Amino acid sequence: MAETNDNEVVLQVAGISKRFGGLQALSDVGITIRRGQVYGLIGPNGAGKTTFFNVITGLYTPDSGSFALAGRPYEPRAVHLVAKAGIARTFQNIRLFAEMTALENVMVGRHIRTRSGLAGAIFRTKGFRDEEAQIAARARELLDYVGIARYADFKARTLSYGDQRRLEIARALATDPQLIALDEPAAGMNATEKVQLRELIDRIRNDSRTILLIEHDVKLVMGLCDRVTVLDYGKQIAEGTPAEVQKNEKVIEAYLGTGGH
Ligand SMILES: Nc1ncnc2c1ncn2[C@@H]1O[C@H](COP(=O)(O)OP(=O)(O)OP(=O)(O)O)[C@@H](O)[C@H]1O
Repeated sequence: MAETNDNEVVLQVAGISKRFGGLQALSDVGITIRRGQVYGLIGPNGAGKTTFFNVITGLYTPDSGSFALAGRPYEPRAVHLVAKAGIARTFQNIRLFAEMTALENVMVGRHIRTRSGLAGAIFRTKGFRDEEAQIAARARELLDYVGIARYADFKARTLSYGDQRRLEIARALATDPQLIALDEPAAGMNATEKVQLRELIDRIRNDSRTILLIEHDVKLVMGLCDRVTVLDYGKQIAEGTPAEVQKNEKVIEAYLGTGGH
């Protein structure tokens, strides 16, 4: 485990370009995220936010770009490799195992860090059983941490929308990631749920975690993020603190030009 240092770079990506047929979805985009930061990615519809996110998390292969996580180069060639490297993500459209309990959903996240493997699971060795008990205990702690411990034994699909998003975050935390990438975590939330989400993200940051966030709710981004990148038509038109970015002419124009969000 790398030493915790406020200035330590967790994620560094540079020169990312991605073309879909005739459309240049990303042109030479790069970001640097330091430990303990909440880093926001914003931009009007179609700006390339999801594409950028998908490239970083191994869902899309970029045409060019370099990637380093906690100082080590990583190749985002597949989602499971990115998860192993230490990036956990949530999805815009929640992707939980609907028929599994909340606890089981978090345990699945934890399994990428376990050692007994398939043989242990089939033969139910003592090592496997001990490990399962530890995983369950850790999963319960995480459910408590995100505020939904009381639903541990409920099927995921029976949880409210806001609680399902919390569950996704607990599952992401279960992998002990270097970076947690949240894809529009406030989407579909009501005002109360947004306030609670903000408190949760703040709490995660205060525990020295590092977060990358795509979010349409500009108010939430500006109130929460340490730094922000603004994309427009696949180009990075601004990077800086929320206060800097809000004053940037290109940003104002991009948002006003499309009617904003
Ligand atoms: N798989 C794909 N194939 C072809 N074009 C794509 C694909 N994914 C995205 N695009 C295009 O790339 C551009 C950027 O889309 P992207 O979804 O990354 O933007 P976004 O900023 O996330 O938008 P939104 O805010 O609407 O989610 C858009 O013009 C989109 O139509």
